Amino acid sequence: MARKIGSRYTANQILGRGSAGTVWLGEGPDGPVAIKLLREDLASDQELVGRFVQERTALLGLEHPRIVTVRDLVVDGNDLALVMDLVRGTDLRTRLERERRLAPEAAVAIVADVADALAAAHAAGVVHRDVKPENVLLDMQGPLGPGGAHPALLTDFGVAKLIDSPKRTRATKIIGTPDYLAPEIVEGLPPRAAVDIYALATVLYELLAGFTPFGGGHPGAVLRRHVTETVVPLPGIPEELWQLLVQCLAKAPASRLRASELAARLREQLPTLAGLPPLEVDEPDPAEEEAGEPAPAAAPEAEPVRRRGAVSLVPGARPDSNRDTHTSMRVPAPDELAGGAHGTARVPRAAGAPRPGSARHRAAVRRRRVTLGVAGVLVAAAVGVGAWFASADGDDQAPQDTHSTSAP
Ligand SMILES: Nc1ncnc2c1ncn2[C@@H]1O[C@H](COP(=O)(O)OP(=O)(O)OP(=O)(O)O)[C@@H](O)[C@H]1O
Repeated sequence: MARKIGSRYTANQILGRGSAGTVWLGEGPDGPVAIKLLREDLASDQELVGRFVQERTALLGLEHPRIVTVRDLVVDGNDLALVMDLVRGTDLRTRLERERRLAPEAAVAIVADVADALAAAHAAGVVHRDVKPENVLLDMQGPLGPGGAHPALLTDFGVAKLIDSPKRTRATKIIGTPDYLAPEIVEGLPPRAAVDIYALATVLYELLAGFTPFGGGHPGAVLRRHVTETVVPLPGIPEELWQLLVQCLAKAPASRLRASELAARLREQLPTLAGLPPLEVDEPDPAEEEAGEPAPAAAPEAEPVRRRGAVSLVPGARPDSNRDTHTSMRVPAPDELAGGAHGTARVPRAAGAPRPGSARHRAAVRRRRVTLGVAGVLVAAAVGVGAWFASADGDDQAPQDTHSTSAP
């Protein structure tokens, strides 16, 4: 059902819903537009409305071919809306869900586009703070680029900042999507441009692997992994691309590349990635993630464990959103973070390799024991030494140990 938004726009049809509101296909004086109508509780928050008006210039001023331009801000009665360019296509989350993993060339081409968008925003002093596949739109009407990728545009600029008002989040709470949060945010530092680079590198990893490097399990555990664990290599990833990912997922913000450098380095690699199929990586077993998870410090007892979610890390920290892609939580204390160095990150396995703990894995371990045992008996018989027992035991533990990724 059509409805008027302010005096100039009509919202005709819902395109999708997010945590901050609903996006409509609409019509304005200059043609079709996308209208993001903020949730009622946000629209009735006077402080937020004030910030909305205050940020008007910054939001409207961001123009770049890889940024979804905000054309207008409407404050009208109970309505608070952002009027944006309409992108005819889909969002990257939808594409990823459809394909599970993208070929490296397409993944890198898309991420290079987003890096261009970030370079322009950072040059204008704007940090996005919520880079994730949901906020990357693929323009299906644009020309096909490397790997058959449509042009990618970054959207939702400034929205995280608008909603993250002091009243809503207080100084000690975190707003964002846990899988993509840079370690310095978890540690309570103010978000600077490097947080977007970390989030974008997480997106690149996810496009290649089909899952994020530190996600899985309770949001509190996810936050802890960002701070304490190092990323585990993806089987079969070209070395140069891996090095780039590692650099942009560095714990220290200063070690990460700047957006313009990242875009250039990604594009340099495109020719060598041409024609490569998606990596053969198996999704880690969710049961395994939950099983290996240390109980999050001070987690509320009745809180359900969800893969991504608006779950508070501590009692009393209520989520600001009713959709499950954001988390509002208290900044964990240093001792809570220190408890996380248990190596609980999801470990990529080459496709077909058995999951640790699975029947296939246990059978493989038994086979190896038998083989080692037989070999050991032969060695012991030959040289009269029984030390092989120790090495056989050590080998048994190798699958877990080689993957535990604790870091200071
Ligand atoms: N400018 C646009 N043109 C076309 N479709 C859009 C546009 N902006 C958003 N959409 C669509 O509307 C849907 C909802 O977008 P929205 O930004 O509200 O949510 P989100 O990014 O998925 O979640 P969140 O608000 O939690 O970050 C998306 O699935 C997207 O495909």
